[in-house]
Amino acid sequence: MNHQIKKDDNPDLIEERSKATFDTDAFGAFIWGGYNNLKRRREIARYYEDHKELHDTVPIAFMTREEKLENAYRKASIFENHIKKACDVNNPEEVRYFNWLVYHIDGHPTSVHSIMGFPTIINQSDKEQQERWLQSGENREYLATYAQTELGTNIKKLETTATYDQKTEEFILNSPTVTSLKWWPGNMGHSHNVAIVMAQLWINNKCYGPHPFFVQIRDPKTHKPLPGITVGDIGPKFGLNTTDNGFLKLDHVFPNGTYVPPVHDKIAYSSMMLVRAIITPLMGENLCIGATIAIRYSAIRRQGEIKPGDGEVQILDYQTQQHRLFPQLARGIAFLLAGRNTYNFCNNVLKDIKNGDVSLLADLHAILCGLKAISSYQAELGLEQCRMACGGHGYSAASGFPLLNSNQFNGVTVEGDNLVLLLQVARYLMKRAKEIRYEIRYGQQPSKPNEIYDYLFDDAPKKCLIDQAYVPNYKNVLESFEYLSKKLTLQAYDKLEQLKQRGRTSEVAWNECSVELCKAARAHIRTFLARTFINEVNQVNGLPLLTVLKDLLQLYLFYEVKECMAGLMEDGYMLGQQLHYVKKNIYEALSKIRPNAVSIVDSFDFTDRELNSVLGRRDGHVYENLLKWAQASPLNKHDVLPFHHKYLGRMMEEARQKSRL
Ligand SMILES: CC(C)(COP(=O)(O)OP(=O)(O)OC[C@H]1O[C@@H](n2cnc3c(N)ncnc32)[C@H](O)[C@@H]1OP(=O)(O)O)[C@@H](O)C(=O)NCCC(=O)NCCSC(=O)CCCCCCCCCCCCCCC(=O)O
Ligand SMILES: Cc1cc2nc3c(=O)[nH]c(=O)nc-3n(C[C@H](O)[C@H](O)[C@H](O)COP(=O)(O)OP(=O)(O)OC[C@H]3O[C@@H](n4cnc5c(N)ncnc54)[C@H](O)[C@@H]3O)c2cc1C
Repeated sequence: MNHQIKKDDNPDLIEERSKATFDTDAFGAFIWGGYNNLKRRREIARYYEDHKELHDTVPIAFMTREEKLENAYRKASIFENHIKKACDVNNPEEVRYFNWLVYHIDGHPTSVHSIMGFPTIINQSDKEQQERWLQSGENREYLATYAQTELGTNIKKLETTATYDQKTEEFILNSPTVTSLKWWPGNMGHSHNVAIVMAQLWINNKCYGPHPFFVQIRDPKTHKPLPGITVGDIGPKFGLNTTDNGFLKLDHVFPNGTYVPPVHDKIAYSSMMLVRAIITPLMGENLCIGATIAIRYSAIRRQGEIKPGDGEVQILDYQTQQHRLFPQLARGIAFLLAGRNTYNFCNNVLKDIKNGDVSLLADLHAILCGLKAISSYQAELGLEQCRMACGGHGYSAASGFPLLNSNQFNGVTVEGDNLVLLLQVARYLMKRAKEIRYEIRYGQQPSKPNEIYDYLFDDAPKKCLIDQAYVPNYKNVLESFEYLSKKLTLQAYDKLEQLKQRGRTSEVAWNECSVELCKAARAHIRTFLARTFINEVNQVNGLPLLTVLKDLLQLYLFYEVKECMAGLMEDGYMLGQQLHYVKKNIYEALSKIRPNAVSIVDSFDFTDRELNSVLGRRDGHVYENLLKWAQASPLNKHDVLPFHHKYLGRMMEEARQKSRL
């Protein structure tokens, strides 16, 4: 049953919705982690709808950058009062959802304080520092950005220095070169007044590596930059233009604070883990939003005929359209599920770390790097497919895609460039490979079993078992992914060792293997995503929901096999006939999903505010609202543009006069 049917909706959507073979609320509960969460999302969305002061005055596509910032500042100033009424402020998912509704996708002036600056203070300060900065940070008496990236350098080589002056017992923060300027930190340009500055710590002429420092950059009252601070906005960007990403130069600044050594030398990097954990489900959500817009639009858009004379069909009936859109739906769900799991894992490990237990830090780091890299990359490609699937209207800002996709672009870069992060996964895999080779040679067990990489130690079947069974066997597909991941991991490891034996340094050998190392990393993350999806579906009760989830899982798994078929076939593991079964499974899944497609996207329960798209409107009344949207354009405030006669009008008039001569 589809709970979204309303009698005044577009008839094509009513027809689609009436075909649902499952309960959309049961699906929604599966996606959002239970019925209660679904109910809370609806209550929070209702709260947002009822409070017009939280809405945008005009669509942000029509605003200048200054207007966007002022609009977001205005909302930020009333946000705290509202969030306490709308949400359980101790529930991060409720808080995130309310943020999303109020500010939507283009960033806002308190975001980096919420997701990076303040969490760094929570997780990386001692008791005394917490007493001083925790409550005030929570109350937003100050706003802290996270200033790590520099104009010209990577983390290990950061050039900003924090030198301990033994005489005054103070740290001196300095940007010694132009390349050491902090560049990019979110909200640093104008909104925030504190920066968590990552700087190389120097004590007695010895460097202790990058450490975070709490630096007041603007006067708490006047908001003017403090002495020694040069700060500003870096200018317009592809997306996130409601965020003032900034630059910062420190000229011998003496910040407040003391130095407390961490329990592990990579603890200073833990803030990045938290954001990587947020990014993966966010990528899933973005992709599901794109798929919702494109699938609803494809259900109301009619173009061309399949059977001549039968009339124009919904474009969703074309197999090519399904093949373009449904895999995005399946991937979006896979990212949401894996993201939810690893977010919980991340919070547990961060708690352990606070208690001095860092045993799971490396496992967590590797999986978060890999998921962030794969989910953001595939979501970016997938959203572009969704945009293209909407034809010309997909190119209009009214579709929502220009804002959605341009903001999506940051996903592959923020919190670490994707290739750099895949190489971190590979670094972790190479340690496992060493254990495997070591174990085989010396008959020892790997030090610590772990469900994320245990399969590497199993002897995966040498034979690919993908067949043409009527009910696809997901375990056989998973085993194929495991086989490929193990093969690529060991191949990369063996090549690295051979190069080193031939005299290459570790670093040069690493660079010469880096394309293959990234392939191994991708295969490992593919395996993780597939296993999580299968595990989650296996826990579902209730045949109607299970059936539609299995259709999506079938598509997800076989589409991924097709994506990595070269690796599976190059050594004869998978045969040509099996590839034929894979394709058959994909096409079969597309036609099983087709009648439920609109109901599946309805199940996400996205509000029109979240979709921000005339094409994806829940009621399907697209064409009349496209006209309304266009008429709201500031260009249409005047029948004749105020500068028309000064230029074009004059040009035409002069041309007319000339031709009359
Ligand atoms: C890790 C690096 C790639 C390399 O670091 P090194 O140079 O030290 O490398 P080595 O390879 O020598 O050593 C690695 C070593 O360290 C371990 N390690 C590394 N990182 C970690 C870690 N995080 N945790 C634990 N361990 C770690 C690793 O395992 C190795 O161990 P071994 O030696 O034992 O093998 C490093 O260079 C790196 O991390 N680079 C990436 C840089 C980066 O990520 N920068 C981030 C800057 S901040 C930023 O980008 C902020 C963006 C914010 C944008 C927000 C927009 C999107 C988010 C949306 C959220 C919406 C929610 C809104 C809600 C709201 O508004 O409220
Ligand atoms: C919207 C946005 C918001 C941001 N917010 C913040 C913030 O709040 N705080 C902050 O500190 N930073 C922030 N950043 C910076 C961001 O974290 C960095 O841009 C990101 O980590 C990539 O680093 P880089 O720009 O120095 O790229 P580079 O390191 O210069 O990478 C450029 C290219 O070189 C390749 N490359 C680099 N190193 C290697 C390597 N070791 N091996 C192989 N290939 C390599 C990469 O693949 C990449 O394609 C933000 C960036 C953006 C775009």
